[in-house]
Amino acid sequence: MESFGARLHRAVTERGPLCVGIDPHPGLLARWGLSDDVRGLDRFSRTVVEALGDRVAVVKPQSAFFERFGSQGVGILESTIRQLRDAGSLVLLDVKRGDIGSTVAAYAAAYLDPSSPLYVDAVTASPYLGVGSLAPMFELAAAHGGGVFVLALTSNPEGAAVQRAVTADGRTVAQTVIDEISQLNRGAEPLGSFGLVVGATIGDTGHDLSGVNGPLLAPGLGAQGGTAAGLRTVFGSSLPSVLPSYSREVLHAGPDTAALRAAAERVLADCRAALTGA
Ligand SMILES: O=C(O)c1cc(=O)[nH]c(=O)n1[C@@H]1O[C@H](COP(=O)(O)O)[C@@H](O)[C@H]1O
Repeated sequence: MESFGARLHRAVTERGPLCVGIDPHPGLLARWGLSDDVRGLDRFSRTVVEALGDRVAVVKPQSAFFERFGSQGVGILESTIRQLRDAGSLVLLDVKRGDIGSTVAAYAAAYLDPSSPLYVDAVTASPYLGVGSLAPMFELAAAHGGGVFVLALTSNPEGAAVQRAVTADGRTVAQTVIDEISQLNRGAEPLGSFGLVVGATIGDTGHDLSGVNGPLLAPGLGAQGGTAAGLRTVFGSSLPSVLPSYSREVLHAGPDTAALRAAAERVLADCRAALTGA
């Protein structure tokens, strides 16, 4: 199968550099006039798919908001993934998994094996049991054209204490993660399949992203205070690899599908301008 990096590159070329999250917060369900139960969750997700599935490059369901409703919520997550795939957007499941390697193999089977009910194009992963412990995910992703986005510099203020801690060789923890993912993407054309998560809120941290050769997911835009114009400060010369990600900023426009589309178009225009310097 074609690599995730190649598929992502094409999706972004055709649809523009934008990822929209499906984060059905209880407050958003209420704002949309929906009940805080599986019916509301199903309506919310279907509405986002109907509005954006055929036009946004990447859609990122946040697993936590589905898991909240137990097996029925996970069932809705499964059908949301299928609907998104049918609509033509790439599905990045936000699960931030990480564990010892033998358990990571099971997470990989859950999300990156094409025979799994929760099979998606890519997942988010946490490297804090060691980047090497994620190897089973990298291997299954590579075998089936999947992708993995590994947390490097997260958008929340608490992340810095861990991620910017300095290791024995003088690099920060985040830089060691960046460097290990860069190795995995070496030589990949037109883009590697292994991404990093770098929050749009963090400002200039002095980390070197120049060798990553993979996608840089930038959450934290909108609701958390990050702006498209501020992406240049965070990413510098790596801007062309950035995949900006918005959840609440776009979702607040619902439940009207035309309004959701308009909100996505607005943030996409902001991001295009920021990424190209236009
Ligand atoms: O991996 C992520 O997507 C992620 C990483 C990070 O550093 N910060 C972050 O906010 N996220 C996720 O991105 C989404 C942000 O949502 P909004 O703040 O509503 O745009 C949530 O689903 C977060 O879990």
